[in-house]
Amino acid sequence: MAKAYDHLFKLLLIGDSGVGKTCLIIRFAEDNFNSTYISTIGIDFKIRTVDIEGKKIKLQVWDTAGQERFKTITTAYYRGAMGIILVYDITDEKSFENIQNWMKSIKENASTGVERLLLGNKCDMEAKRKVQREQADKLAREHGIRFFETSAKSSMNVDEAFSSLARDILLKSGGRKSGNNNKPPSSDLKTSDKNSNKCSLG
Ligand SMILES: Nc1nc2c(ncn2[C@@H]2O[C@H](COP(=O)(O)OP(=O)(O)OP(=O)(O)O)[C@@H](O)[C@H]2O)c(=O)[nH]1
Repeated sequence: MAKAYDHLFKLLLIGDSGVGKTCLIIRFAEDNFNSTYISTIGIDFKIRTVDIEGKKIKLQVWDTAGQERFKTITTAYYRGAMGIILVYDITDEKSFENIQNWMKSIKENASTGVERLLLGNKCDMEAKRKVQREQADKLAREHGIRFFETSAKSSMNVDEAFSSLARDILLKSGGRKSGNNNKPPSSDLKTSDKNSNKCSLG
């Protein structure tokens, strides 16, 4: 029997507790949103298959608990991930400052060459914004990774973000000639900027 997909990619979401990791995964996998906050215990995953460049990509998306007390459990999952999504909350400055620590955690626990993506979530809450898009843009550029502002609530940029990470992993697994493939091409950066702008206005 033919396989229902061409590739299986394992993705992992990390970031402070309450930034919206579970909600982003639920929006992506089930197109749903719930404003009741139930903190993740340990780790969980959801699946969605997407079409990218004519290939069926099955995404197994792992949700980690942001709370410090689960760190030993959650970091054990970093190694198997092909892509890691770092999430902060645009209304919570501390969650953005902590991105540096989450980056460090990736360095210490994930496979070298893992694709990374930065997301500033809850961009529907413009009135409560504490982190400017430019700050995050700068951080993403410093690390050579893509950046989107998202809203699990309004679904702004959620599909775009997951698809962009899956596309990067697909391109990488297809074997590029250059080893320096974690820098976003400038045309893609423009796309991210455009999407983020939309979000800020929305
Ligand atoms: N306005 C708004 N609220 C959101 C958004 N995403 C998540 N929330 C709310 O933020 C709270 C926390 O969301 P979760 O997805 O549970 O956060 P988490 O990062 O998984 O938290 P931990 O499991 O503790 O690590 C919930 O009350 C959500 O409803 C969003 O895009 N916009």
